[in-house]
Amino acid sequence: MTATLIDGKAFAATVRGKVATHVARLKEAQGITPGLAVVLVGDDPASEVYVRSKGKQTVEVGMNSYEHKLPAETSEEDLLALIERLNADKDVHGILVQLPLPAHLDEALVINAINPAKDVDGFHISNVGLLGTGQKAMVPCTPLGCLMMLRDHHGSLSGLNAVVIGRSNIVGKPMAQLLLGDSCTVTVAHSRTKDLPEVVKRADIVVAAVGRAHFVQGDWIKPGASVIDVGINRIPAPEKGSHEDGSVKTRLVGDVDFEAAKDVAGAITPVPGGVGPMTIACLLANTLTACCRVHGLAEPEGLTA
Ligand SMILES: NC(=O)C1=CN([C@@H]2O[C@H](COP(=O)(O)OP(=O)(O)OC[C@H]3O[C@@H](n4cnc5c(N)ncnc54)[C@H](OP(=O)(O)O)[C@@H]3O)[C@@H](O)[C@H]2O)C=CC1
Ligand SMILES: Nc1nc(=O)c2c([nH]1)NC[C@@H]1CN(c3ccc(C(=O)N[C@@H](CCC(=O)O)C(=O)O)cc3)C=[N+]21
Repeated sequence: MTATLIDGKAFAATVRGKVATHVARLKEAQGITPGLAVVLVGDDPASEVYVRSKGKQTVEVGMNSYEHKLPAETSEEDLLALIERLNADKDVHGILVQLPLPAHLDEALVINAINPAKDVDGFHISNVGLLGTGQKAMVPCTPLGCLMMLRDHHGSLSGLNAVVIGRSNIVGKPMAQLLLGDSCTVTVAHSRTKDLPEVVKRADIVVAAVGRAHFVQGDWIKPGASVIDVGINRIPAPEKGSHEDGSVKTRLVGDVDFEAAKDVAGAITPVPGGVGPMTIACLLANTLTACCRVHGLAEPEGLTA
C-alpha cells in the first residue's frame, strides 16, 4: 500500500466534536437547541438503519432529533402536510426526507416543498441554484464531506484536474460544483462517456459515485492521485457464512477496486469508513448551520463549503 488512507470515520468524529462544542455554546449563550427532523416513508431496511444512525448521532452532539416514520402507502397530500408542519415548527431547524421515496410520490415536488432554509440535504431547487451560482447555500452532505476530506489532504485544490464519475443530483452534480468552486478543472463522466479509463488517468482527484462494486480499476488511476469512493454496494460474502434463514451474508464495498487502487493512488478513502460517516457528520453540521442562519448568529467555521 502506497496511498495515505483517508480515515473518514475519524474525520467524521472530529466534525461531530466541533458540532457538539458549537451546540453546547448555543445552548449556554442563547438557550437554543438545534433540531433535525428526519422523515422516512415506508420500511426499506437499509433506510431504517441510516435513519436510526442519524437519530442517534443527532442526540449525541446535543441536538434534538425528531423522527417521523410513515407507512409506505402514505398519500402525497399527507406527506406535504407533514412538511408544512415541520416548516412552521420553530424547534425544527433541519428537515431531511429520506430518499428514495415510494414510486407513487413525486420526489421533486416533495423536496421542493421543504423550506429551503431548513433543507439540510441541499436538494431544494433554490439551494441547487445558489450553489451553482456560487452563493451561500445549504450544500448536499455527501459532496460536502468529500470536499472537506480533499481540502484537508491537499490544502488548496486550485488548478487540480478532478474527474467526478456519476452525474446524479444528489452526488455527482453538486460534487462537480463544489470542486469548480475550489478552482479545480472539472470533468463529469457518466455512462455515455467515451474511454473512461483514459479520462480517469488524467485526474489528480477522482470521485467515484457510480453504484457499481469495484467499477474503477487500479490501472485507471494516475500515480499519486486522490481517490474518493462514494459507492455503497452490498455484495455476497460467502466467506462470512450464512444467515439462519440460509441466505448468504453480505459485505459493503465501494465503486473502486480498493486493493488495486491503494498501490497506485496517493490517497484513498475506504468503504466502509470513508465517505459514509462523513455524510452523516455533515448532516449534523448543516443542521447547526441552518440554526445559526435562521437566528442571525455566527456560523461554525470550517463546517460549510
Ligand atoms: N456514502 C454516502 O453517503 C452515499 C453513497 N451513495 C452511493 O453512491 C453511489 C452513487 O449514488 P447516486 O449518485 O445516487 O447514483 P445514481 O444511480 O443516481 O447515479 C449513478 C451515476 O453513475 C453513472 N454510471 C452508471 N454506470 C456507469 C458506467 N458504466 N460508466 C460511467 N458512469 C456510469 C450514471 O450515468 P448516467 O447518468 O449516464 O446513467 C449516473 O450518473 C451508490 O453506490 C450510492 O449507494 C449515495 C449517496 C450517499
Ligand atoms: N435524503 C437523503 N439524504 C441522504 O444523505 C441519503 C438518502 N436520502 N438516502 C440514502 C443515501 C445513502 N446515505 C448514506 C449515509 C451514510 C452511510 C454510512 O454511514 N455508511 C457506513 C456503513 C454503514 C453500513 O454498515 O451499512 C460507511 O460507509 O462506513 C451510507 C450511506 C445517505 N443517503
